[in-house]
Amino acid sequence: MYQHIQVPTSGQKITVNPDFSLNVPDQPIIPYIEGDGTGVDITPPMIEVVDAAVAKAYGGKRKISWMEIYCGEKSTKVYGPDVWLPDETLHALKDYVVSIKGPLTTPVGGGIRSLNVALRQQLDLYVCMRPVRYFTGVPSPVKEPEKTDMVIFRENSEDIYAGIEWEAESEGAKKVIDFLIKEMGVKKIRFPETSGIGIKPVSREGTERLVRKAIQYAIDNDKPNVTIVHKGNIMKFTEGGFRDWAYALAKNEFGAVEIDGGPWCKFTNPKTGKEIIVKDAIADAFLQQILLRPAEYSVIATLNLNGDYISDALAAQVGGIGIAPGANLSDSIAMFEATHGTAPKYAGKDYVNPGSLILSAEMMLRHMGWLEAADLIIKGMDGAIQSKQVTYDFARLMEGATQIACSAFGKQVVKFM
Ligand SMILES: NC(=O)C1=CN([C@@H]2O[C@H](COP(=O)(O)OP(=O)(O)OC[C@H]3O[C@@H](n4cnc5c(N)ncnc54)[C@H](OP(=O)(O)O)[C@@H]3O)[C@@H](O)[C@H]2O)C=CC1
Ligand SMILES: O=C(O)CCC(=O)C(=O)O
Ligand SMILES: [Mg+2]
Repeated sequence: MYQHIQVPTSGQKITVNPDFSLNVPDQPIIPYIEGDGTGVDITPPMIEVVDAAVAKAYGGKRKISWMEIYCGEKSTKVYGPDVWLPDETLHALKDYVVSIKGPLTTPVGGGIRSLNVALRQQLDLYVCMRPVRYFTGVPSPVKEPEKTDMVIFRENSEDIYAGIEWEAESEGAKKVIDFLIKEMGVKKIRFPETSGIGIKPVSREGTERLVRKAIQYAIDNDKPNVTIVHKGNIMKFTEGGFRDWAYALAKNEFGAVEIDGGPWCKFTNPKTGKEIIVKDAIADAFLQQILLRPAEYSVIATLNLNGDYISDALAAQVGGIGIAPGANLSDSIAMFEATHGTAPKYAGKDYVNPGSLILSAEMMLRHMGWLEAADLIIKGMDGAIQSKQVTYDFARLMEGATQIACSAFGKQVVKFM
């Protein structure tokens, strides 16, 4: 039924129950997008590591049937010059429920809009979840990197990131600026003739569904606090709205009560009896706090653009973007991907760290309930890093390290499982 996607002859689909729990067969079909740039380097070791972890954990009883699907540059080769995101790719991502992807290129300025953002929007993957933790031995620019242990919940479907904008001096920009000045009485556009215009939608529903997931995660994983990160002092009705709706949700749905007259509030974790604090931080101050007092922050709930910046900043704190994993989630669909991009200067050189995609696959296995295989990947990563045979990003900062290739690092992870 697909034009170019080859469905494996063995294996079954993962399905979703009405309560959003998953039915995972022993041989699930998992779609993957190789990705542009270094996708070609990091995807094969990720598959090799996952297959080895699953084989070791379940002795042949379980196995993943990988199914390649296409997006980005590879898609234009398979489907034709202008087909960046084929309908059948979207169909497969929905139909097979759990998937993993490599990075996809987005040109700056003109050209196509982000395929990564398009995938998240079209599948309504409204949570971008990015855990940030330290692995012993990883070189870090901070003195006590082990104090950084946070999970970012980045809103993934709205904000200025939604891509609603008009180029300076275009008909669209002129129309919008005209409307703002003539009909809305706006006097603050400094250079109306030459301004590009972007729109920043932030809704109560969008905020609530994201913050609900972040607070539930804190409950399920015994975390001490949830911090709402925003720039609400300046952008009062978008980022300020996010803050207010987040606090209101904590009170209305989780029974949080204000501490010392608010706005911080707290409630008792129904699973552990411990207190969970819900607090907020203004985004610029937060970026210095995570460097100076990282231990005070645990679960982070934030808007799309802030979350993008915070993800890379926190990744650097624990040793860089080479080991920063992530998941894009709706209530039913999950698409896993690294935090980093295509790093084009290294593409095809078997050079970069495959750790971010490997750890994204680890999150995927955990999501599927294959905890033993996920644990083996963490064990393998720990061992591989401590062996000091690492890719260039770690080798250049690690004393006594030997630099090895991307593919060799994958094998090193397998060796230490
Ligand atoms: N989800 C996605 O698919 C994303 C896609 N992108 C896209 O990727 C393209 C390139 O973006 P760019 O801003 O250069 O950001 P990248 O994340 O691709 O690269 C920035 C730097 O991060 C380091 N880095 C990246 N990947 C790795 C890795 N696997 N191992 C070790 N170090 C790594 C390199 O640092 P150094 O130079 O120090 O070696 C690299 O130069 C753009 O088109 C962008 O839109 C960006 C982010 C996410
Ligand atoms: O879509 C892109 O090109 C960039 C996305 C990005 O930086 C991210 O999701 O972290
Ligand atoms: Mg980013």
